Amino acid sequence: MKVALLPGDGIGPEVIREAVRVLEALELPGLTLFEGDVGAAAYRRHGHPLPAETLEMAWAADAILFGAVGDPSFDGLERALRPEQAILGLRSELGLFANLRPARTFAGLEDMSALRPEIAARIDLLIVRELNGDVYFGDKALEMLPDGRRRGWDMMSYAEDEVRRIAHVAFRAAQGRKGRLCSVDKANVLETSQLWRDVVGEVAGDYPGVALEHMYVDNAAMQLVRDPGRFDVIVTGNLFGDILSDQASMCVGSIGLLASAALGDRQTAFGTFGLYEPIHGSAPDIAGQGKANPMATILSAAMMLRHSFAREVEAARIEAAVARSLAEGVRGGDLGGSAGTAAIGDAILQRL
Ligand SMILES: NC(=O)C1=CN([C@@H]2O[C@H](COP(=O)(O)OP(=O)(O)OC[C@H]3O[C@@H](n4cnc5c(N)ncnc54)[C@H](O)[C@@H]3O)[C@@H](O)[C@H]2O)C=CC1
Ligand SMILES: CC(C)CC(=O)C(=O)O
Ligand SMILES: [Mg+2]
Repeated sequence: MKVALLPGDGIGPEVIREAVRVLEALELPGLTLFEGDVGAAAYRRHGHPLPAETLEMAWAADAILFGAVGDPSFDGLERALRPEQAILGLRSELGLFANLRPARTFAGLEDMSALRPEIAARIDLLIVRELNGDVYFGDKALEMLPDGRRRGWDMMSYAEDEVRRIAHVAFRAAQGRKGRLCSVDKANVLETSQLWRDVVGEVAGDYPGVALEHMYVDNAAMQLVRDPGRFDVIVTGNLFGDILSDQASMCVGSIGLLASAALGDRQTAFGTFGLYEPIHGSAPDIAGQGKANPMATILSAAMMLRHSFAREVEAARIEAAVARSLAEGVRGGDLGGSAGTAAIGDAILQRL
């Protein structure tokens, strides 16, 4: 069970450190951790945000635990060399097309939601975000028009097979939950979304037990704060899923709480190969201050144990320890408290 740790930038190394403490405390036989460079940290040392040796390490691993990449001082670099290209490159090179982003109410935390507590109390949803396509991976350019104006453009597209495979992931997820799937798109304006809607509708024929609804993304953004409890599984494209998952995090209480798994088709001797990361970024505004909430990363490690190593018991132990910490009042700055990154890690370790 080989895990490549890719801490990256900003708060990435701080939150990964706490997740590693939790993993080590479980004393799983055969679990080996090794570390590589990504993002701005890799650019500084190797001249590239995703060096060949890091990619090799990723391929050799059974799972990847990823912190975050991004550093504002590198925002002026040509796009191919920016830190964010590391995570985009890993997702596409490793064929990790299915991003699972669960959002669930934590008991005792309802008052920290940006919503009214009685609305926040009912959240139990899963965003299934397509991760290898959409406008993130299309051709793009900044160019000068003949009349001297600058123009930027990005190509949004999905091929039907890309939609079909993520739709199957989402329908299967809904089968294992409450049997409701909401496909989110912008088919009233975008051809990409019209194809998305048509293909998801076709795939629905294979899952008669799942109730499918289609929703435009602007309405979905509204419904997510009006009544997040109405959703079971949401399936959507790369861009909409990115945005809606940050929004869902504040329905629960903080972006420091939401974990994710990026999965593809590859199976290892232990389970499905995957990359696990918090949904947040490198948070430069609090980096290096010991203020980051590591819970999202620790919960991502739990997802790793479940999906990549078939260790359901240990995954559930981690999740219960996080839930108990929150129920007993452990709060980082993101939740209006004063517990630092290491103190939150300590609290979870004590309850493991
Ligand atoms: N997967 C990745 O590696 C991602 C990288 N990024 C990159 O991260 C950098 C910063 O991006 P932002 O838009 O500021 O998003 P962000 O998610 O890093 O931060 C947004 C806000 O949430 C707070 N926050 C985030 N995680 C937190 C945690 N664990 N505990 C407490 N507070 C937390 C931050 O302090 C900040 O105020 C950029 O370079 C961006 O491109 C952004 C999202 C994902
Ligand atoms: C930094 C981006 C490449 C992606 C992002 O915001 C995310 O995956 O949540
Ligand atoms: Mg994001």
